[in-house]
Amino acid sequence: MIKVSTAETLATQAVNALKWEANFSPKPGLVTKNSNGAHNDMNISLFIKSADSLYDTFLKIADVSRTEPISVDLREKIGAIGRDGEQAMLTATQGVNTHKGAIWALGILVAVISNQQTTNIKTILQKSSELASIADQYVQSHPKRTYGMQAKKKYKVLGAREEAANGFPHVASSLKLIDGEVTITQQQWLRVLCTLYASVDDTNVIHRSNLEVLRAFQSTAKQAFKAPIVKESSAFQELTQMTKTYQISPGGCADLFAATYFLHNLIIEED
Ligand SMILES: CC(C)(COP(=O)(O)OP(=O)(O)OC[C@H]1O[C@@H](n2cnc3c(N)ncnc32)[C@H](O)[C@@H]1O)[C@@H](O)C(=O)NCCC(=O)NCCS
Ligand SMILES: Nc1ncnc2c1ncn2[C@@H]1O[C@H](COP(=O)(O)OP(=O)(O)OP(=O)(O)O)[C@@H](O)[C@H]1O
Repeated sequence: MIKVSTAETLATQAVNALKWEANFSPKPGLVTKNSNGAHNDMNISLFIKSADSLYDTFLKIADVSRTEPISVDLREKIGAIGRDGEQAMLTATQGVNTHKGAIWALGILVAVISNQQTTNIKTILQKSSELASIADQYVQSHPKRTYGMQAKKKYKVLGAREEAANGFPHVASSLKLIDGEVTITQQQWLRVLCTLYASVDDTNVIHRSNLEVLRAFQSTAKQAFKAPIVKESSAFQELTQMTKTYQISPGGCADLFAATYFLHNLIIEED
C-alpha cells in the first residue's frame, strides 16, 4: 500500500495545491500573492481561507471513495459532499466563489486516487473520466443555470464537467511538459500556465467576454509559450493587458494548474 493514499494525506495535498496555485505569480487575470487580477471581490488571504475550509470536504471524499466501487452510488455521494463543500467555501469567504471549479476537479481526482490506491497517471485520468461521466441526478435537477451552462449552450464549447469526463486532457498535456523532473522552475510553470491559457476553452473567460476574446487570448498565450523568457515577453505583457481591458479571469485554467501541481507532487512523493 502506498503512503500517499491515506485520506488525510490526500486532503492535505489537495489543500496545499490550492494554496500553491493561489500564491503562484504572475498569473494574468487571476488572484495571486501580488495582484487581485480581474477580481474586485477576492484577494490572496480569501483564497487561503477558502483552501483551508476545504480540507474536510477532500477528507470526506477520500474516505467515502476508499471502500465503494466507482458507481452511481459513489458519484452521488461525492456529489453531495462536493455541494456541501461549496457551501463551506461560501461560508468561509462570505459568499464569494473562490474555488467552485477547483472543488470539482480536485474532488474527482482525490476520489479516484483514494479508490484506486495508485499514483499511476494513466489510471487516475482514465478512472476520473469514468467517475465524472456518471450522471448525478441531484446535480441535474439543480434549477439554477450556471455561467458554464450558458457559455456551453451559446458557443458549443466544452467546460469543467467535460474536462473531467474526458479524463482531464489539459492536465495530461501539462504533465507531459514537466515529465520526469523533480524540481520545476518558475519559467517551466509559466510554460504550463501558458499552455493551459492557450488551449482550455475557459467558460469563465467566455462569461466575462465572448468567444472571440477567448480565441484572441488563447493565441496570445501560444506566443508567450514560445518566448525564450516567458514573463519578459511582449506576448505575456499583452496577456496581462487583455485581462485588464476585458476584465477576464481564466479561473478554469487556474483549477487545472492546481490539479497539475497536485498530480505532479503525488508522483514525486512516491519516488
Ligand atoms: C462541474 C461543475 C464545475 C459545474 O460546472 P458548470 O460549468 O455548470 O459551472 P460554473 O460555470 O458555475 O463553474 C465552472 C467552473 O469550472 C471552471 N472551468 C471553466 N471552464 C473550464 C474548463 N474548460 N475546464 C475546466 N474547468 C473549467 C471554472 O473555475 C468555473 O468557475 C461542478 O461545480 C459541479 O457539478 N458540482 C456539483 C457537485 C459535484 O458533483 N461534485 C463532485 C465532486 S467534488
Ligand atoms: N487564483 C485564482 N484566481 C481567480 N479564480 C480562480 C483562481 N483559482 C481558481 N479560480 C477559479 O475561478 C472561479 C472563480 O471565478 P469568477 O469569480 O470569475 O467566477 P464567478 O463568481 O462564477 O463569476 P463572476 O465573478 O464573473 O460573477 C472559481 O470557480 C475557481 O475555481
